[in-house]
Amino acid sequence: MSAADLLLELRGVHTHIGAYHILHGVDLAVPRGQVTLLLGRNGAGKTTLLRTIMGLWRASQGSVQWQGRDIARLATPQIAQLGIAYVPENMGVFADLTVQENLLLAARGARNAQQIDGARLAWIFQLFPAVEKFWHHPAGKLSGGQKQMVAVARAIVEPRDLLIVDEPSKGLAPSIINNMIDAFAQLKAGGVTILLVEQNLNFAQRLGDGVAVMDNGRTVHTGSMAELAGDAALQRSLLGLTL
Ligand SMILES: Nc1ncnc2c1ncn2[C@@H]1O[C@H](COP(=O)(O)OP(=O)(O)OP(=O)(O)O)[C@@H](O)[C@H]1O
Repeated sequence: MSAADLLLELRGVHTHIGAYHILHGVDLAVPRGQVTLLLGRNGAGKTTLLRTIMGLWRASQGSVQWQGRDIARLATPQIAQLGIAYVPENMGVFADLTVQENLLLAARGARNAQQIDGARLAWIFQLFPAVEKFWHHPAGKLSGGQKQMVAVARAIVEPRDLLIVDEPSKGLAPSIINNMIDAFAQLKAGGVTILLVEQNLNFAQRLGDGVAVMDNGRTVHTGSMAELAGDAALQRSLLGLTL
């Protein structure tokens, strides 16, 4: 794959949190237009890697390239402005604000719902009907799955090139997981590149094009999701479990 096809590329990334050396030289390639899955056991360093990409932790060594440009020293707002949206594991939804207000916060320059791009909002409502249904409700009253939808909707209220989501399926009922998978598939069809951290291998298998597996702060395997899904021994050795 040529460098032009890679939206994001990490090489040899190390991250320290205080005195702790957490990432020990991570390599990751995120090809344009694909869904890349980041897998690995608890504590492997997946969330730390996402936070490092977003500049919330600083890489102490290595490069983070966005379309060929090193962004490892940029501040988080500048990184977001490049067209990268990040949904953290706790979703960051403001409980006291309505769903509408949560989305408005992320819509650049819009002071009221009428100023959000109408076609985009209609598309978001179609992807996530709960967002429309609870538009005027405080987000804190929503279920975990509905909050997750609000969090992803907020991340895409402006056009984005890359959507990064930490554990989108965590704690969700199977029916909601299916909605979430449909929504990500539609986002991909709309040209959005997606990087997901997942523990749920079923979810990962249904969406992933490429996969990177982390362990102990390193990338220990990269390849296609199809290859990993078809190889129970590889799953066991990398993840300690099977699909
Ligand atoms: N703020 C912090 N201070 C110290 N150590 C931390 C901090 N955040 C994470 N760590 C450590 O870094 C390692 C990687 O954590 P991280 O959350 O990145 O893993 P993960 O793969 O996302 O795990 P999980 O699936 O459990 O969320 C763990 O050993 C964790 O204890």
